[in-house]
Amino acid sequence: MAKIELQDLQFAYPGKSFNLAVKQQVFADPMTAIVGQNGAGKSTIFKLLTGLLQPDTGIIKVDGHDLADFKPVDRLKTIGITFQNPDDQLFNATVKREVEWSLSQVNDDRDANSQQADKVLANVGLAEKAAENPYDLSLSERKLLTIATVLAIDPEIYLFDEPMISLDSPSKLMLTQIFHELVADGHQVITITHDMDWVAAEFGAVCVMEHGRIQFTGTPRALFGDRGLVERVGLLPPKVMELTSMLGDSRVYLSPEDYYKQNLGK
Ligand SMILES: Nc1ncnc2c1ncn2[C@@H]1O[C@H](COP(=O)(O)OP(=O)(O)OP(=O)(O)O)[C@@H](O)[C@H]1O
Repeated sequence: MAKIELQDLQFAYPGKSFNLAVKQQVFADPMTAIVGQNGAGKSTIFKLLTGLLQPDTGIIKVDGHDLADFKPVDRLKTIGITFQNPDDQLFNATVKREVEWSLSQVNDDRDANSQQADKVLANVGLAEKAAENPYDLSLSERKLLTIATVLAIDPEIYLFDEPMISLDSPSKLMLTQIFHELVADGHQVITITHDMDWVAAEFGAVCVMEHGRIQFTGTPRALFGDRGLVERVGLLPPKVMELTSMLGDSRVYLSPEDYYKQNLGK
């Protein structure tokens, strides 16, 4: 699995007081969630990782190599991103062309790209929509299409900015399944999300951002065990913990299944 390392990273938007500063950070878990309140700097980190923004100082390394030295095509094959709003990403006349366009950025072979597009659209349940205009799809389907454009390239590292927002329930389950398949294939998945139940149930690591700083990196169990931090950075614990703490149980539970295991499944 590829390893991302941030060193002495600093970035400010011109004329804005927001300032991102990350002294040292390694993304080493196959599935990491980045969480924190609105404006904490989560999307800014993603834009730096994909080269949409350049750091003012500092260095981003992938497997020890400075990302600034990567050719654009190698960068696309190394780190792929889906944005929060699919409408920021889609512009082709048909669903299939959208995926083929993405592939054409890294591969000139049209036949291979066409076959790969068909395969990936089938994987996300959009095969029957291949000839439609992306803007005739539902928001959930448009979101899946943006994910398909990245799955098609199959980069080493996947960045997802709020992938669950506007997905319907079956699509959410499908995406979680896709994440696990990516991880099983040796990819790294880093996801921005506000959904703490999902973080607790599915992710191996979580980074908490506040005011442009990474304040915590560790397991979801360690995070939700630190009630002071969770409260200070404005996160909600998993719903199961809201219930158990009302019942006077202060232990950490990541999911109803975790509660069952700790209390009833012995
Ligand atoms: N293009 C931009 N120009 C100027 N300021 C920006 C720009 N994009 C973001 N900001 C500001 O930078 C800060 C961090 O924004 P960022 O989008 O990284 O936060 P975030 O944690 O992803 O928030 P959210 O959860 O709302 O997406 C915010 O104060 C935001 O207003």
